[in-house]
Amino acid sequence: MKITGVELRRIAMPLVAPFRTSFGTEHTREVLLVRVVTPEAEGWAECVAMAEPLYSSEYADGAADVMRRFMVPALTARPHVDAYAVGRILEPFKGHRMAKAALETAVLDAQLRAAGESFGAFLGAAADRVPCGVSVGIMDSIPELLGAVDGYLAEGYRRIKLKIEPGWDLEPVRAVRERFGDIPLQVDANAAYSLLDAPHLAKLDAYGLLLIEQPLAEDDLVQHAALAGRLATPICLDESIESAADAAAAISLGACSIVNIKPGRVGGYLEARRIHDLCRAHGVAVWCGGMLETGIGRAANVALAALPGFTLPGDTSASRRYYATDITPPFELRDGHLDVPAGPGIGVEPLGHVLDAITTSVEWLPS
Ligand SMILES: O=C(O)CCC(=O)N[C@@H](C(=O)O)c1ccccc1
Repeated sequence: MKITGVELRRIAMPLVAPFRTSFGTEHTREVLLVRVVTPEAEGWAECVAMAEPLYSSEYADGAADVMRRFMVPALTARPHVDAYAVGRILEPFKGHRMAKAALETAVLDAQLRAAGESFGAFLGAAADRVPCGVSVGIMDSIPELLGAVDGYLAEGYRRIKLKIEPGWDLEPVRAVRERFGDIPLQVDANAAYSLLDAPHLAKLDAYGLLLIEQPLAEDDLVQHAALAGRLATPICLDESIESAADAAAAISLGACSIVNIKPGRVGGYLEARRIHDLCRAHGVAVWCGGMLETGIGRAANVALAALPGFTLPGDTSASRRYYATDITPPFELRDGHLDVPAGPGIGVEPLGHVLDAITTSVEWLPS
């Protein structure tokens, strides 16, 4: 396909409630959307970079800049581009995986819409719906936390993930276990601990957690491997895994036994599938992580989560978990599951009137 132009659109999505993690609190999700236009079809994608470089080094303004100045010109200079070519064309530009992921995904969406093939069919989905977990932020009190968990369980979520940090870890986990029994439960530290905390983290072993996610720094596989030898709870990595090569290194070092796959973090859905395939070959479970996506990113994530190696419920929650009004028809939980979109491409379209109301800037990059 010849790319005739790319739209970079910034939107501001207020969250239904502040979302607190060990690295900060989100009140409004500032999202960078990408629309790729070709003669055959248009494709949409969501860049998952946050407004500030707190989760990783990428941030929305930086992603827009690297797309505008380097990546989009490299793509629009080509007479023909498909999803497989995007990674090769953008390879000379180092890093910026979330920006690369958005451009590759938008090209893939256009390609699949033109071919009349769904994301799920293309990726190799093995199911038409996926079981869903939910991520619960750090809260001001245990009663507030228990109320939130109670509500999510009532909605039907199949797994609870609690954000933790030093000072908010054993007590919330113990309280949830005491109130709700042996529900599927895991924790996410977002790299808030060090190996010196191993004796403290080992106390979590008493609560039968599915996993502890990213306890240590994103660039330290060796210390995660050392920690794995001191915990009974399985270690899952998120920020540390930015490619299939990272996943191979983590598995061979024994740094993790479960991987959270986020397509934006790893450079796109093609690399996400490579990581899925590699982990499956090693008997390592994977699940689909979330970055507070709108329906655009959520649609593609739900398709990915339907691949056979995604054996744990992911952070593929309903739209209403974060947004009162989504920019696509809302994803709604049914019996603890989300349906995999069956239409061509990602299978959803932005709702024009909703999008226009929350758009803060639109930029057209012609070929
Ligand atoms: O359900 C979701 O989309 C959010 C899941 C979640 O907890 N994401 C975390 C994470 O570290 O995985 C996150 C929150 C805020 C920003 C980036 C990442």
